[in-house]
Amino acid sequence: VVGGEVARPNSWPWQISLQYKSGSNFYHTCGGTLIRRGWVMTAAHCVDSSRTWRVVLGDHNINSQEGTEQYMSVSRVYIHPNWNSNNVAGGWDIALLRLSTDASLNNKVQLGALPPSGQVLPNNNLCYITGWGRTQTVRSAEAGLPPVVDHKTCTSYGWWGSTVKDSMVCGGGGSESGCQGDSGGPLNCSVNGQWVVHGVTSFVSSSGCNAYRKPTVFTRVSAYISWMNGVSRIF
Ligand SMILES: CC(C)[C@H](NC(=O)C(F)(F)F)C(=O)N[C@@H](C)C(=O)Nc1ccc(C(F)(F)F)cc1
Repeated sequence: VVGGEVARPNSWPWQISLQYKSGSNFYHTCGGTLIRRGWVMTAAHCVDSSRTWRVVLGDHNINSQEGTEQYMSVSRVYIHPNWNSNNVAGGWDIALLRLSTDASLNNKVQLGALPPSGQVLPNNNLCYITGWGRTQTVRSAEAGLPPVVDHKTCTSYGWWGSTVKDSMVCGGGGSESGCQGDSGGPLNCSVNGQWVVHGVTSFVSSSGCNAYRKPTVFTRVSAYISWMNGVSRIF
């Protein structure tokens, strides 16, 4: 996250770190959201390569053992069937990960709430992007306050234009933005006093994370509720 600040530890207890194995170590590559004890929602672009994955729950500093972490292996990856890895602008940038065992919920590991199918938030709705992605230099659990940028603005000339589809949400612009490594993580929006995960961090401008009039683009979760129900048959 660019322009954010270090989050109070585990204040976003559904935020997970998706890590891939290389040699004998695991490396953070994306964020994600714990949405059921056995299910994580992330971006398709995070998992469209065949690697050995693990999901870390209850983390704050991903470079140290704090004793609050749960390390979960992934038994199956469900990438949206329409996802095209050559065309992030096409949308469908969403995937579900089935965990091999159910997470234990506690005050540092909680489920993220999903929106009702089809819900679109108003312009400037209060939202936070969270993740361990780049902050231009160091990496830490960050939260930035990118207000929702409404579709009419986000798809206008000089902004993202037709690159942004109806199945996407724009947030930020100016100082706050997601950045590489935040992919797949949640856009946490305050709706009637509850945090609801309305977005999955998908893309930023290739000319920089907080590029002018190129707010961070998220997969709109409310457009994929029925797909997620179909995959897991438990939502
Ligand atoms: C999509 C991921 C590879 C990567 N995502 C992120 O960094 C994320 F954290 F914002 F999710 C990204 O946006 N990387 C930049 C460097 C990028 O490639 N952006 C990009 C934006 C739009 C398009 C377009 F419009 F052509 F589809 C292509 C690439």
